[in-house]
Amino acid sequence: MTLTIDNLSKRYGDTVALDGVSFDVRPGELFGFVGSNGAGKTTTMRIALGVLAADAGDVRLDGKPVDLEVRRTIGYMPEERGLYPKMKVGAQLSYLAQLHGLSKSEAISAVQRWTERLGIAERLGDTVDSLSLGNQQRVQLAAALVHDPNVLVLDEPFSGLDPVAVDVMSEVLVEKAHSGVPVIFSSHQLDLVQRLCRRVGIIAAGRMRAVGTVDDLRAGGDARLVVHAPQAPTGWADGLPGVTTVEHDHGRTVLSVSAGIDDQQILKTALETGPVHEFSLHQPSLTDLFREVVAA
Ligand SMILES: Nc1ncnc2c1ncn2[C@@H]1O[C@H](COP(=O)(O)OP(=O)(O)OP(=O)(O)O)[C@@H](O)[C@H]1O
Repeated sequence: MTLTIDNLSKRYGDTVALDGVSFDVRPGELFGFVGSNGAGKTTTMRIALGVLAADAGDVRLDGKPVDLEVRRTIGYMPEERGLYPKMKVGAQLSYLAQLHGLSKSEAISAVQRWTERLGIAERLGDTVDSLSLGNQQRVQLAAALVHDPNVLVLDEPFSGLDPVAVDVMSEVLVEKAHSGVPVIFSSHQLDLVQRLCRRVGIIAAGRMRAVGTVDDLRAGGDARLVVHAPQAPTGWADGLPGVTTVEHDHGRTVLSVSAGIDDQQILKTALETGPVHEFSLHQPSLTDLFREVVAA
C-alpha cells in the first residue's frame, strides 16, 4: 500500500494551516514527519485519516480516495489520544477491534497478542485511567494495531515515554514497517527519527520544506566543522566566506560550512588563535537540517 498526500491545503479562518502539502509514504516504509509546533503535522494526519476535510487536495491509499471503508483499514493514534478513561483495557481494545470489523473471537486473540507484545497484558482488567501515562500510550498503540491495519498513522507516539517504552514502541513500528505496512509518525525527537526512519518530511508553516531519505538530505545540507581551539575568542571565524558559527563554548566551536569551502583556510585562521586540538568535519544531523529549514 502507498499513502499519497496530494497538494493539501487547509485554512482555519485566517490561519493557513496547510499550503499545498504533498508527499507519499511507501510500502514497508517508516516515514518521519517533523516540524515545529503549529507547523501542520496534526492537520495533515487528521486529513489523511479522513476525520478532517481539506479545502483542496486529496489523500489516496493505493490510488483510492480515503472513504469510510478505506478508513477502517488505517491504524491511527491521535495526538489528543482517544481512549475511554473509565473502561477496562481489555474490553476497550476488544470493542475497538470489533468496530474495525473483527469478530469477537478474532478481537480477543488480537488483544491478547498485542497487549503481550507491548508489555501490558497484566493490565487487561484495569481501567485506562488507573494506568501510568506511558502505559496508557501503549494501550493507545495497541488500539491502533488490533485490527491489523494496512497503514499506520501515529501522531507523536513517542512523546512522554521513558527510554524502555521508547524502545518497545520503536521495535513495534520497525516490525510493522518491515511487514510491508507504510507507517507515518510525527515526532519532535529528531535523533530518534534520524535513527529509525529511512525517509522524512520536514514541514514549516504549512509547507513541505524537504522530503527525502535522511541520507540524501544530510548529504545535501551544510557540513558541520567542529574546532577545538581553547584560546580562540568568540567570533574568531566570523567573516570567513561560507562559514557560520553555530555554537561556541569554552574554545569548542561548531561551524556550519557551505559546500566547496576551503577548510584549510579555516584551519589556518584557527591556528592563528593558538593551538588546535580538534578539527573534524561531520555531515549535518537531522536536527541541524531542521534548524536550517525552519530558520530559512
Ligand atoms: N481547530 C483549529 N482551529 C483553529 N486553528 C487551528 C485548529 N487546529 C489547528 N489550528 C492551527 O493550524 C496550524 C497547524 O496546527 P497543527 O496542530 O496541525 O500543527 P502541528 O504541527 O501538529 O503542531 P504540534 O507540534 O504543536 O502538535 C496552527 O497554526 C494551529 O494553531
